[in-house]
Amino acid sequence: MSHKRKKISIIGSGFTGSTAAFLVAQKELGDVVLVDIPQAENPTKGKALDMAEAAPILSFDSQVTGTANYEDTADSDVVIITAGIARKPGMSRDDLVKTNQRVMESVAKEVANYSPNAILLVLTNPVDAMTYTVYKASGFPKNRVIGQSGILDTARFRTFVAEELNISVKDISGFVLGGHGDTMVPLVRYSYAGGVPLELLIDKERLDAIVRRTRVGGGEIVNLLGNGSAYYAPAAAMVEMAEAILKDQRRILPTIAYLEGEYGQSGIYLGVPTILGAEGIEEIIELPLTDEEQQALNYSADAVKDVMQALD
Ligand SMILES: NC(=O)C1=CN([C@@H]2O[C@H](COP(=O)(O)OP(=O)(O)OC[C@H]3O[C@@H](n4cnc5c(N)ncnc54)[C@H](O)[C@@H]3O)[C@@H](O)[C@H]2O)C=CC1
Ligand SMILES: O=C([O-])CC(=O)C(=O)O
Repeated sequence: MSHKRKKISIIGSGFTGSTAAFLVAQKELGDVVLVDIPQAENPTKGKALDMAEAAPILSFDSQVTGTANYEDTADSDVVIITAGIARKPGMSRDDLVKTNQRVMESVAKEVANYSPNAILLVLTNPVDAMTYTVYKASGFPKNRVIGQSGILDTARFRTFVAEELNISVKDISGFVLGGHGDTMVPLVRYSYAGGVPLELLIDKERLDAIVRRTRVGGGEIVNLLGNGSAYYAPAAAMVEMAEAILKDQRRILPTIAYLEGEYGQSGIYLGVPTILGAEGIEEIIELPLTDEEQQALNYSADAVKDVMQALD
């Protein structure tokens, strides 16, 4: 009997990439190949070896290798793209667009060449526009190119709600839609604590404050770190998506999907509720929105389109 082990390549061995690699290995989702540019080959190999040496202690069987050679990524099932630059205090995610567009184009071509059947998960910012760039440059179908924003933004919302109510984060659910920027749309009306609508548990003023903090949650971490952006929660979000795909879980998760008429939007990647399984995005779920929610989503989509204008 032969079982092919799953293979997950992670492009970019910086903060988010290496953290995701360690989580993937610990969860034994498959073997991990960590890739960076030739100038960073030794540190990348060093991080991979360090993780491999944790395997006997943590008792995981996943192999972890580091490389600057895309040949080593051949036939990956899932490729997590975190390559590029991150913002520093005073910058917006949109300031990264020019540099990261070039990185996405070269990465997408290499990945598509060696793993033509892979599902690509994009983290690099500005992530809505960068997911679009990877979609175009890879030539892959839309269901196999997916961006990450909503799981992280929702996790931040859930964290703040759990703190407010002094209730386990496990029992808090939410939905954050739209672009991964300050215009994101936390849908309070679809958010619950143990099945009870949040609006019944938290007064409007406090909920509004939680929504405001969620919108700038990335910036809060950037200001605290001083020299980069968040990586533990972003990596955990990428790994949740990878797991849903690798195990064909058909989870309902907010992801960045290519829209062709859904939510009144076409030709852009935007955060919406999706079903994630073995085929990648298997379905986009269209929630009924109030006029106010739809307007907020349109406003957020316009912000993404503005960033896309800067693409070459
Ligand atoms: N969508 C989201 O929710 C989030 C997005 N991000 C974004 O993810 C990206 C990565 O963040 P970090 O890991 O913290 O940055 P980092 O600077 O720690 O790591 C980036 C890595 O990419 C590598 N790299 C650059 N060009 C490359 C290329 N052509 N091929 C392969 N590797 C290349 C760099 O050498 C570096 O090791 C940033 O753009 C950041 O803004 C970060 C957190 C959340
Ligand atoms: O804020 C950033 O630049 C990184 C990011 O996207 C996040 O943490 O949400």
